[in-house]
This record gives sequence, C-alpha cells and structure tokens, in this order.
Amino acid sequence: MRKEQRFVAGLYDRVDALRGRAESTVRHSLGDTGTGQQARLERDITVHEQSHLLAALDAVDSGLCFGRIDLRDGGHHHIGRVGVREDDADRTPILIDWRAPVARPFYLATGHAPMDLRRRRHLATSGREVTGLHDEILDLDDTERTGHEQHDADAVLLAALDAARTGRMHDIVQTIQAEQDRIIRAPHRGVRVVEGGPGTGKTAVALHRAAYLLYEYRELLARRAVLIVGPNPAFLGYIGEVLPSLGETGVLLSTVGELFPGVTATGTDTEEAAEIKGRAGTAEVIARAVRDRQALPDPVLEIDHDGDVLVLDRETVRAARDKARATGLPHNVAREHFEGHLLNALTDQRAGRLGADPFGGPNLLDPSDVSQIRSELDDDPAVHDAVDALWPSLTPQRLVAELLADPEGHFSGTDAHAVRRPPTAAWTPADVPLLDEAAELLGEDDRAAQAAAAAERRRQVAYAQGVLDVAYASRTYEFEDVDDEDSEVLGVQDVLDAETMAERQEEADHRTAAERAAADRTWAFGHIVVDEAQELSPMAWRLLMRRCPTRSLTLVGDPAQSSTGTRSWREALDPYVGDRWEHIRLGVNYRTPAEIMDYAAEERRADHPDFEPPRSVRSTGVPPWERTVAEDALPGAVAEAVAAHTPDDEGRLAVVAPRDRHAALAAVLPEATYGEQLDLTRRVVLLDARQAKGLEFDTVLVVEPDRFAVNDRYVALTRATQRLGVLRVRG
Ligand SMILES: Nc1ncnc2c1ncn2[C@@H]1O[C@H](COP(=O)(O)OP(=O)(O)OP(=O)(O)O)[C@@H](O)[C@H]1O
Repeated sequence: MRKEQRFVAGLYDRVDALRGRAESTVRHSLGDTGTGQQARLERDITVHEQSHLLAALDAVDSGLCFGRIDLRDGGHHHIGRVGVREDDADRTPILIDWRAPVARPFYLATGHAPMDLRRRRHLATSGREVTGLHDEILDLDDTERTGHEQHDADAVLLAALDAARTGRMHDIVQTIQAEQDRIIRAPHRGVRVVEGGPGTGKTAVALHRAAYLLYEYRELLARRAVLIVGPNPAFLGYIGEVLPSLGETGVLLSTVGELFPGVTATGTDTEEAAEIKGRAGTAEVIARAVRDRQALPDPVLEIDHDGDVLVLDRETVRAARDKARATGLPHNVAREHFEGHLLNALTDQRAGRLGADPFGGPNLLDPSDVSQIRSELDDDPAVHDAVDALWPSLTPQRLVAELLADPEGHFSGTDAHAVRRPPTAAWTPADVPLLDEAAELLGEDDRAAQAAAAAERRRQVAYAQGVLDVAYASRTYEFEDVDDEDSEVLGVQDVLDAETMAERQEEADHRTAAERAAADRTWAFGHIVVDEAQELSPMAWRLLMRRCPTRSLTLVGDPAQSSTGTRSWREALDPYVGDRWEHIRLGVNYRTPAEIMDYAAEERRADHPDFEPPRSVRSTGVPPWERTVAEDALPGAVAEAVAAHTPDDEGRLAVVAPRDRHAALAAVLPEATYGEQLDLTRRVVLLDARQAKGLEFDTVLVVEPDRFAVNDRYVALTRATQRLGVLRVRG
C-alpha cells in the first residue's frame, strides 16, 4: 500500500506541475498586452487551449489512477482516467489511459485467458490517498503474494453497484465488463444497435463508447464532434458528468427537441398529437404543404405596370412553376428560377405590345429595348408582390405554424383535429423534426447572408491591411538601428498579406466543434449515440440521419421499455441502411437486485407470458413490499412510506406515480422535486414512469402501477438499486 501511495503521490505531483504550467501560461497570456491582430489571436488560442486542459485536469482529479496490471515479463502499468507522461526526453508514460490498447487486458483478462498478465489490481482512493487494494491472481503458477488478494473477483464491481446513488450517473471505468468492453471499443464506422433489458449498462456503455471514440479517432471527431441524444433534459442532466469525468468535453448532449437552433420547444403535445406528428407519412404532408404554396392564379393575376395591365394566366404560371420545380432545388432557392421565368413571360407580353408592328411585321424592338423592359419589370414592386403571392419566401417556422393552425386538407379529419393549435402556440419537441423537414425542403435563400458575409470579409481585409500598414510603420520604429534594407529580421508584413491575415481572423472561432455544431442545423456529426433509441419516431430518425451522412451510429435501447409502441429496429433502420447494421445484446442487469427483477418480470408476464428478463448480477435478500389502501388514505400512505425510507445523508428515493396524483402527493412531500424541471440531486423525487426512464434510485415507491401502460410499468418497477415498494388503491 505504501508503494502505491508513493506512486499516486508522485502522479499527482506531475499533474500539479502540468496544472501549474497551464495556469501560468494562461496568466502570462492574459497579461500579455500585445495589441496586434496576430498577437491577440495567438493569445486567445493559448488561453482557450490551456483553460480546456485545466478544466480536464480538474475533472479527472478524483480517482485519477484506479488500476494496475502486472505482466508476466515483470513489467507493470498503472491505468487511469487519462494518460500522463513523465517530463523526460522520451515522455515516458507513467499512467496509461484506460482506452489505450495496453490497458485492454485490465478489462478482459481472466484466469482462463490471462493475456500475459500475472495480476490485476484495483486501487481505491479517496482524494489523493490510497484507501484500499484488491488483487486478482491471473497466473496460477505465480506464487508471489501481496496480501491484498481477494477471492471474490467481483468484489469491486459489487461494491460499485451497492453504493448509494447521488442523482448523477458515475463512470464505470474501473469495472467495465468484458461484454461491455467489446462494444465500447468497436470501430466507429457503421451502425450498431445495443439492446438489453433494464440496468444492463446500455447508457454506461454508450457514454464510454463516446469517450473511447474521441480518444481513438481524436482528429476526425474533434473536428466533426460526437452527438449524444437522450430522451429528456432531466436525463441529460443525470448523465452529464460522466464524459467530463473522463476528461472529454467534445460532445454535444441533446434531446431531439433541442436540435433546431433558434427554437426552444417549451410546449407539450397530447400523446395522440405527438404520435401523428412523428409518423413517417408526415414528411409527405410537409412536402405537400410546400408544394401548395407554389400557387396558380385563379383564374388570372393582373399586374399594373407603368400604365399597362399585364396578365398572368394559369398556363403561364404553371409553365414557370414546372421549370422551377424541375431544377430540383429547395423552394426558397428555386424561387429565383420561378421569378426569372415569370419575368421572361411578362417581358414578352409587354414587348409584344410596345413593339407590335401595326402592319403585322416582326416586332420592332431590338434586344437592348427588350432588356430595358425586363429590368424595368424587375424594378417594379408590383411584379415582386405577384411573385410573393405565387411563390412566397418561407421560413420553416412560418410553414409549420400555418400548417398546424389550419391542418384540414393536409391531415385526415381526426388527425387534423388532434394536431390543430393556434399559430402562436409554443413549439413542442415533436414539432422539431417537422421544422427540420421543412427547412430541408425550403432551403435557405442565403443571398442576403452571402452578401453580408462578403461585406464582412471586405471589412476584415481592409482592417487587416490597416494592421499591416501600422506594422510596417512601426517596423522602422522598432528596428530603427538596424539597416532596414539588409535586415534579416522579418516583419509581419513580409510573411502575411492582408488576405491571409483576414482568413486567420476568420478561423479564430474559438468555439469547440460541439459548440459550433449546436448552433448549426446542417452540421454533419462524426458519430451519433442515441440512448433510449426505441423512443424515436420515424420523423425523429429522419432528422438524426440527416445529421449523420456517414451513418456512424451507436443506438442503445430496449423495445420492452418503449412508451410509443414497439417498432422493430429493422423497420426503423431499413430506409437508411437496409440490413447493414449490427445487433448486439446485453444480458446482465447491474442495477436491479434479483428480488425486484423477479417481481417486475412477473408483472410483465401478465401481458407477455414468455417474457424473459435479464439476469441480475446481485441479490439483496430484500423482497419488494406491496400495500393496498383506500383512495383517501393514499397521500398519507405515500408520505409514511417515504418518511420510513428517506435516506439520512446518502442515497435517493423516487415516488413514481401517475401524473394526476402529483399535485396531491407533492403537498405531502415538501422535500420532493417534481414537475418538468426535475432536480435529480434532491433526496426525494416525484415523477411519472416516462420521466423515470433511464434513471435509478436506491429506493423506489411505485404508486398505482396498474394505471401505467405495460412498458411504462416495467420501467417504473425496474428503477431501484435496493428497495421497491408498491402502493395500490382499493376499489
Ligand atoms: N461494468 C459496470 N460497473 C459498474 N457499474 C455498472 C457497470 N455496468 C453498469 N453499471 C451500473 O448499472 C446501472 C445501470 O446501468 P445503465 O443505466 O447504463 O443501464 P441501462 O441498460 O441504460 O438501463 P435502462 O434501460 O433501465 O435505462 C448504472 O448505475 C451503471 O453505472
């Protein structure tokens, strides 16, 4: 133990030195008063990079080193959350990153397949102090003993599973199991579906896989970023600390409802409306709504132009519309073509009248007259009003808001009734895939944005030229005693021209790829991980697939926990990858003790007689309890049960109850958090079965489980790590 303590102390000394160096670089850079453009740029980049390094060092500080492997050849490696190297010429590794190939035997070696290991050691630490060692002998011929050998190989795992919950998910880097390791380290290309029952570590695997991919494909993924999609913001808060604790920040955590920049989905849909909006057929509804906006006059549209009345009839407009549609361009971009064809038609009409030969000969106007007529028409607001009426510029927000405010004719009768809502209603998460679909079909008429970008670039080049001029002037000043002409000292203007300098300024976007991705609807992610993937609607799949053109995806989920009716993976994925995806199953439940899992499985068998649950890795000897009370005694009974089990200092308790019970229960549970903004770090949480998805608590009290749909009930009954109580209402 003393030896390990010495090692760990030395390791933290090294990390402190790295931290000290980064801090002093930041301090030095911030104090740097250089005012040149280039100096400012370099200073910003340095501060940004070093601040990131400092944040990463702080985040991995706790439990930095957690393992060691001793090799048959006498060598050994310490394994940690990140890699740390000596400050020598060879940059000798002193701590091996858990993701490095060298660390892999730590997770995979067994007595049968020792992978050249003699021993595997787990280190328990508290802050910087080593508090325990746990050794496993892997080479049975090895007779050397350390005194820390333990017979129960799973002791470290079981201790982690038994620990009190905190309301925040922790990483599992010390105890990743072999079946999990294989998924975590699978190559990044392709689509992998990881399916497993409750508590089989799907979320844990998904997060560690993201960390692994960022390590293994650092260059690609630092540029393109990784997206992790979860079912709701509370869940994202629950998992949000795992990747930072592994030193990774290049990840965007988001719900589907947050993936349309500029739209905050604060509204809620009825279940029926959300289901209708999510159907694959809704994509066609949106496409038709766009086509409907490409109108024909009824029967004609008259335009007063310079004392003349020009007439657009249906045939003329139809011809312009057909040609614009034939470009295959999105609506707002094709509008320019439509406008061009209409202008041609109007020009022909006007030129025909102005240049008509009274004696029936050919038109008297020459090409320059015709072109003059065209440009006069182009300048006439009445012509533009006509184009607007027939082919309006549309934003996705306008199109979808108007569609939902007036859905008849787009959706069938009952569906239209279900989705109808006022045009000013708040956006809902189920609207976001519709907005995204609309944005794809409408495209952006980015001429204005491009003109603004060109103007900005001219401004930057002019500014950079100014900087160079100043630099040139100050050069003679700074190097006044040097013979200028023969000088070998290069000035900034010798190596940079204004154009290049402006470019560098443009590149000085200090946001991480994940931050830039969050602000860009069309961002193509390097990899997407979807948790609770069984919940995605066909429309949500369309949105996500657009964000991942390389189809590099890890999808984790459990159809038995789906709230939205079970569609098969095949059905969901077929439109995008056919059958080119890998299906991997996880079969061991690390969360729920056997007693609780048996109870939950039995409940489920009432609807699915052949149901087989995952195998629980531990049992507690504490069976679930049930109580049935009278309707008016329910709040009191819940309060009593909560009081009996509320943890004193550590651990969390959840009451999972139907929504319509929440107000009455919250009144008797003053310490509980409930509602849309759950604070999962509170000791008592009141929520419904859907909100509970993916979460876990030491004690769970399920109220009126029979009122939940079968899959939701299964979710509710499988959230506990220690104790489950069930309260029913008589009658
Ligand atoms: N190898 C492991 N070592 C330690 N803890 C583990 C390991 N694998 C899973 N766990 C723990 O088991 C619990 C359940 O894991 P997780 O939430 O990832 O399961 P899940 O399959 O996503 O469950 P659900 O489908 O119910 O959401 C978590 O507390 C997780 O940290």
